[in-house]
Amino acid sequence: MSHSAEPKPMTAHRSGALKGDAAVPGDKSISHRALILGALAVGETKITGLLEGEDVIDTAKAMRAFGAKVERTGEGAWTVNGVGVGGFAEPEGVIDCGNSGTGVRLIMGAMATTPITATFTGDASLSRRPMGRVTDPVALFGAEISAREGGLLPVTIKGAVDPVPVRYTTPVASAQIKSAVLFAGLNAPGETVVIEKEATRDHTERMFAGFGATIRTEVTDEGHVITLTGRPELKGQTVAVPRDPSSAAFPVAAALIVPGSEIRVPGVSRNPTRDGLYVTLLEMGADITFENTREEGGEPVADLVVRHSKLKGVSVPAERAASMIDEFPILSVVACFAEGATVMNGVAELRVKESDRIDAMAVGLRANGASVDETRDSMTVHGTGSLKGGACAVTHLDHRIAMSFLVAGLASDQPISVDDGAPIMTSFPVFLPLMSALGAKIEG
Ligand SMILES: O=C(O)C1=C[C@@H](OP(=O)(O)O)[C@@H](O)[C@H](O)C1
Ligand SMILES: C=C(OP(=O)(O)O)C(=O)O
Repeated sequence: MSHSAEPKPMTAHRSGALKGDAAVPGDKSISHRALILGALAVGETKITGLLEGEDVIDTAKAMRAFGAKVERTGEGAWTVNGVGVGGFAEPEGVIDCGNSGTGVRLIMGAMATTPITATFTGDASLSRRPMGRVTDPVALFGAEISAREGGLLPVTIKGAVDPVPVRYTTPVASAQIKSAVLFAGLNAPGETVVIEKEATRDHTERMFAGFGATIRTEVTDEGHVITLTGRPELKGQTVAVPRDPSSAAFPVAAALIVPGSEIRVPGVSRNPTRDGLYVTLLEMGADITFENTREEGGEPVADLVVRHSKLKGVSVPAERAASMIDEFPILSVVACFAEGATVMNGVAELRVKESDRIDAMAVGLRANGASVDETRDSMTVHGTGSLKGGACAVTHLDHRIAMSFLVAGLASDQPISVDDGAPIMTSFPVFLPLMSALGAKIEG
């Protein structure tokens, strides 16, 4: 949806101590999966805490186009009446997934083993991102694919008439690839196996089990081996979506770098496959306490209390990258306010997100006075404990780049602007009011 929005310049100014509660919205990964699984289940799925960002709304629309009944009943409260595994109807129009890699890749998987044809498109950012990583494995099930040169959107998938199960090793650490294969495997008879060398976020596995599928993960010499039994009858469920740790990262980072701050971030998912930023911040010396740790909606959650901290640079190991893949832009901002070098290893995947995030952060941080080195798969920020600011960062239709530079501007000497904050609506629609309520000076 953000592809049609007008650019929205925004500016962040040095702010006084941030105080209060930051109740961030529901987890984006879990919200997409709840809608798609609800659409593939028999009966009613009731979702609370759904992220009402543009990415997830586009997935809700897509599920309607495939025949599910999807209704909003209140703030974050949605019901889905599904069509059952294999029951997707052929959509009449093109499926526009807007800015969302997760949406388009998971839905392509979910329809690829049903004998219908669908065409997928997206905004200028999504249209530059690689889709072959998902269309290659779904073709193994028997689907026929056509794509623009280079495996780019628009992609048309003619779903397999007689799908066969697949055994697939993911070539890069990606929960979207793993999940696309597992969604396709739902309507293939027999066992579909996905092998990943490094673990990635496991929301798909948890939620498949919660909806009644038989799925197991074993750790072997090959890595994480996930085995799904095809053609389950999925039953509608009640899903309480926990708050998104990737969104929480922005107020958390702001509190760490703005002197005198102390904030509380309630009910954030602490799923270990999503926890890498928090592990890293603690190593840097961050004053974060995790209170009231409990289980909600099948996910571990905690209330975070975060205070302004004196930080030091650290080296983030490549093995941790998948568990914080969306948090490197904001970590690179925090790293400017730490003393010494922060080295981020094994982060080549950042180059194929909504933007080339290594390049976008390096260029914008340098313009604002930071010293940043990059290689193909690493980024190093030489922190000095402060940032000059004063420049405008180009966000390239990337919500996380926009929010990262606005947080940087709250603690830099001079204000920091972004050319376009409109993409923030894809994942964190209440970013501006939430940050303002804490005392952040952001205009736009
Ligand atoms: O599965 C998911 O919900 C996601 C997986 C990650 O992408 P990759 O699978 O491309 O690493 C992440 O960047 C994205 O924001 C959400
Ligand atoms: C990479 C992201 O999302 P997606 O791949 O779903 O567009 C993100 O939210 O940072």
